Amino acid sequence: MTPIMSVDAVSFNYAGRSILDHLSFTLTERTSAALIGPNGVGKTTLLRILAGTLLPTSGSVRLDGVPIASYAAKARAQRIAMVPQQLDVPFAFTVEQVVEQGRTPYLGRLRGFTMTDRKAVDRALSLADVSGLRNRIFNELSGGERQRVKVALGLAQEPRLLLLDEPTQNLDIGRQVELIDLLHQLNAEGITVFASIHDLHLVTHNFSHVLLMAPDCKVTQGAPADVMTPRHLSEAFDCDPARHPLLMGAAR
Ligand SMILES: Nc1ncnc2c1ncn2[C@@H]1O[C@H](COP(=O)(O)OP(=O)(O)OP(=O)(O)O)[C@@H](O)[C@H]1O
Repeated sequence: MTPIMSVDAVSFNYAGRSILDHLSFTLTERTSAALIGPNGVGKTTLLRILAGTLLPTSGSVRLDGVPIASYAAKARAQRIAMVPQQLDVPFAFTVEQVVEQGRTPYLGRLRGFTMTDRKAVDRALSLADVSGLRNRIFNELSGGERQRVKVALGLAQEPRLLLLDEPTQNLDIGRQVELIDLLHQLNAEGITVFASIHDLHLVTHNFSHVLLMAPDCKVTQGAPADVMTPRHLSEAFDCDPARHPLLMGAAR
């Protein structure tokens, strides 16, 4: 069980408001971990810190034992991809053009778009099952279609660690299952996954590790059966277990 990312005593404040307080955990190579918690608790903030686009107030984040702050932006983006909740595409780009942006970390003054990049884009489109949409205008797609294109964009970076911010939003149940299958497939191909998920029913059997963020910087983490208990969930989400079928049917 090799750790790919180690988070050690990370704290973060927005204008003095504490979001993370001495949070520590590791992500194990080739596994999928889930990040759950109520709206506004800090899930996106944590993902951005892991992606290296936001600096923690204190503590350290290491990728393969090396502080992520010491990677150059391109080197970091060749290793870590972040699939955001929302992707704003200002022009009438096609799906293919959007996904090609994922190759940016590999391009340079002396290195144009090559066959390797073309193959990576084709593979990403295929894995996310959006090859059939490649010539469609991204901004004209449905929410669920856009969701899959965003995943393809992340995969085009050929990362070792894929961070996903609510990847199942807008997906119908069939597409949710497909996305979960894709995450398992990525694990088998050597990619580590860390995803924030609001659909708690998807978490129990599909993720090996769960981080539950609750208000006041309280974090419970471990195996799904130990974390996803009615007590932990009802406290974190401020919801009476008797009022929600998912909480009644939680692990214990
Ligand atoms: N740039 C910012 N400046 C100040 N406060 C911010 C900033 N970005 C986010 N916040 C606040 O920090 C808190 C955590 O936000 P974050 O987006 O990380 O939550 P989240 O758990 O991802 O929420 P959701 O489930 O609704 O997507 C929220 O209260 C949010 O309003």
